[in-house]
Amino acid sequence: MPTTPLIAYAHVGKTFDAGRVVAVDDVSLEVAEGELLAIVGGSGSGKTTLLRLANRLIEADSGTITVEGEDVRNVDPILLRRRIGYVFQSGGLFPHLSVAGNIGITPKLLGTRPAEISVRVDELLDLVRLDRTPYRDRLPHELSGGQRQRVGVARALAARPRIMLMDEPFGALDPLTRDALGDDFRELHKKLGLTTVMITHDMTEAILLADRIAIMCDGRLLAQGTPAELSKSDDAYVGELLRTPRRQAERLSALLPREGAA
Ligand SMILES: Nc1ncnc2c1ncn2[C@@H]1O[C@H](COP(=O)(O)OP(=O)(O)OP(=O)(O)O)[C@@H](O)[C@H]1O
Repeated sequence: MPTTPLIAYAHVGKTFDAGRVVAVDDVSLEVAEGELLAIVGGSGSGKTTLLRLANRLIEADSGTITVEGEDVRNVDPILLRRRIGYVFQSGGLFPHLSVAGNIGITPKLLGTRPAEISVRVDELLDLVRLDRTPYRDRLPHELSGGQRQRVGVARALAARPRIMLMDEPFGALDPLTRDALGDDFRELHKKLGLTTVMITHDMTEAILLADRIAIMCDGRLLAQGTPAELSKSDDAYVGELLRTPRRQAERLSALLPREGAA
């Protein structure tokens, strides 16, 4: 297991509304190179704030965040965001741009020649497993939710980032699409050697996809570890989060005979 932290939070804090809302409270967390870390926690627990502090969409009030060894305060936010892919919950696609236009927007802003952008768009469509011919020229509203998320992932990868931040990327999808996209992303993460931080509400998804899970509660990092490590935690909230996947796994294995079994 690689050990170099690619992202490191040290005693990070963030409040809103003149200090009345504590969104992130003294969080220290490291994400190793090549790791897929899931952040799990209830609504309002600080997950999105924590994620956005890493690419300076939100600025920390206290503590230090380093990305690839550099304090993010010393990096131009635009340059920082080019090094970090970001996938929004709803895809966040530009509605008036085609699939190719959306995926090629970052290379275009970087001054890449149109012919090169076109090749890169095709490469990225292949990578996220969307057929070029029917989808290249479609507008976002002509795609299914799953296809939109695939385009969102392709767009985030366009500048060849080493790091991906994903805010509930598969949250709004039906379970089968969600499962397929999750598996595909896990493969991409490995193939491209990415380091990924992914927010999810769903502990089952976190267990199935992530190497490690960080659990947020009221702005604080309550626990972190591999699914096996977390399952040994005696914290009541961690136990509660693990109860549903555990119960589902037991019920499913009792109800579904194994494939190939009589
Ligand atoms: N721009 C803002 N102004 C004021 N309060 C904010 C702002 N952004 C977030 N907050 C508050 O900070 C807290 C943490 O919000 P955050 O969006 O990080 O939580 P979350 O865990 O991602 O929630 P969800 O799962 O519902 O998206 C919440 O109480 C939220 O209302």
